[in-house]
Amino acid sequence: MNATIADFHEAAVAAPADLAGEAGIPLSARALEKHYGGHAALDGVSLELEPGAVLGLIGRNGAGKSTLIRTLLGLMEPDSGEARIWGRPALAMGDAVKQRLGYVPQQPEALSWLKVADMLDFVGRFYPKWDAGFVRSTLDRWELPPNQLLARLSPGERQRVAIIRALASQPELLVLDEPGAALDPVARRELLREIATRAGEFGTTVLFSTHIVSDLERVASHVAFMHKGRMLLQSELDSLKERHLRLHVPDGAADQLVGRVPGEVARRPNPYGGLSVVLVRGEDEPWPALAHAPGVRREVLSLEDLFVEVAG
Ligand SMILES: Nc1ncnc2c1ncn2[C@@H]1O[C@H](COP(=O)(O)OP(=O)(O)OP(=O)(O)O)[C@@H](O)[C@H]1O
Repeated sequence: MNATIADFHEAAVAAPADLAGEAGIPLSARALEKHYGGHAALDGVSLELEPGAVLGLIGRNGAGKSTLIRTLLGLMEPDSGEARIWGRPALAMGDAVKQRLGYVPQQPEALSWLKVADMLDFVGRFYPKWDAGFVRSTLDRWELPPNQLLARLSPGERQRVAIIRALASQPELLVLDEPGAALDPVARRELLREIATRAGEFGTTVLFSTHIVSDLERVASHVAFMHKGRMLLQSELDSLKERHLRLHVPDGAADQLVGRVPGEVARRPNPYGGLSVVLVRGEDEPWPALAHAPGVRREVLSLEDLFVEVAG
């Protein structure tokens, strides 16, 4: 399985060629490496987030999503490689860039000795486009107590306050690290709706990490799969489905299947006999002959199936 994942990686991930010339690109990274002891949390990760895109970053626990997000935002220095925000080094981000950026960390803890409304008032002073009306109405709509100390809120409530904080600054770029993790299903739905509105009506560029494939399918225009510190693929969501296929190869035909099929990502025996083979193809490339062979059944993969195939 490892070998096929590595091949997949080579085929599917193209590094941005020239980061320095990409002033219009909200986030980009080239060949990021980050190690903890001997363990690679980021292993040559490249990424590019286009203006107006909603990129869902998906990966299992420990895949490296938070490390990537923190490195992209200049909150963590990589061992090598480089991250840029609107074409400038992320590690040297100035206040003007920070004002265009909203970030919701996985476990928001900042300023937790303040009351909800006081923290939001205080932070709002640093943002020229701060929307105090949105803060008031959303605190009310999400039933958050303005006079409660942040430290006394539940993790989910604290996360919702952090989301309000990020959205109220009307950022051009919104980055959320597992925003759904501590939220109940209703709150998650509301957040997804808000992300979709921001992206659709205001052209906000969004990067969010998640384990929840259905959340990603609801709002993302693009998807990036991380696995064990590597970026397995980055793609538009629509074309991702068109470019992957699972073939069910019956027993007789499976016996003759020697060697790798072009574009093969994964192969496993079917419980009821024969093999299932997952293929990826390049844009506008034809499927290999096996896909048209007699008795071979073709199945379009859901995003969840694909995630399980490449990261399972
Ligand atoms: N400060 C640290 N010290 C040592 N190892 C770390 C540290 N931070 C992260 N790691 C390791 O790096 C890897 C990537 O962690 P990271 O938090 O980026 O993953 P993740 O995809 O965000 O996981 P999750 O979905 O569980 O939040 C994991 O194996 C983790 O144990």
